[in-house]
Amino acid sequence: MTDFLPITKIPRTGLPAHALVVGDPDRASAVAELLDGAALIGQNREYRTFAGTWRGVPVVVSSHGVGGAGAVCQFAELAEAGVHTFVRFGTAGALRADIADGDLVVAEAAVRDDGVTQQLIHPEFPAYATPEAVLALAGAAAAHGLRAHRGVVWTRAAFSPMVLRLPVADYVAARVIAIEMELSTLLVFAALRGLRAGGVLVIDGNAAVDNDNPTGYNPHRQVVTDAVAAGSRAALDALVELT
Ligand SMILES: O=P(O)(O)O[C@H]1O[C@H](CO)[C@@H](O)[C@H]1O
Ligand SMILES: O=c1cc[nH]c(=O)[nH]1
Repeated sequence: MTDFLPITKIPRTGLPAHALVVGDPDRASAVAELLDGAALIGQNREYRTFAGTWRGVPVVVSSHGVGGAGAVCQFAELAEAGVHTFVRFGTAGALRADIADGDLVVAEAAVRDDGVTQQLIHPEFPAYATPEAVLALAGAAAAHGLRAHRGVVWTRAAFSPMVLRLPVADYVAARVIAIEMELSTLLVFAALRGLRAGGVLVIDGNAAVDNDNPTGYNPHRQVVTDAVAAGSRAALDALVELT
């Protein structure tokens, strides 16, 4: 039997119990640079994984790519290798006019429009964040002086609308505050396995506006880069608060 897990190529056992998971492999590398003693422990496909310490606590930082179907492969292998607490540090589009680019959103729960978890458990099952993770993330954002909003996030499998439009108006009316692509899969996966999970997202545009102008999406702006840099430290602080 190989010593490595097949999809992420991380070691089969012995990983730190706390993991920051991100969509972008380059974001994983950037966060790893903040850690002490970071080492690359796995690289395959979109999955890039490091282990190191933050404030003396061993942590994993790992990328899961875009979309819940690929991400859940990473969540499962990290859990198999020893992770029991997950924080997703991602990006999202705002669904409220007062949530600005560069703000953070701390998810309390997520709408399961992910196209994946319906194959894991009945659709009535909730996607909820571990309450301690919500409080730790909100507290860390405040401690870092970052503007953060708490609420429900919409996880949607298809990034771009086609013949079917995004039902933005319904979720705005339901007070959902942001849209992204993987969080509900993480929350349901963790709940089904008895693990802890939460998520904090950097806002990189307004999805309610961009629904009529999908080409308006541009996360490659300084306001987003700066917020990702600041938010990654807050997310790591929250993660180690959960030890
Ligand atoms: O920045 P990440 O973590 O990848 O998150 C968001 O960005 C990607 C879309 O560009 C999707 O993965 C979405 O969830
Ligand atoms: O899924 C996503 C991620 C970031 N921004 C968006 O508008 N949508």
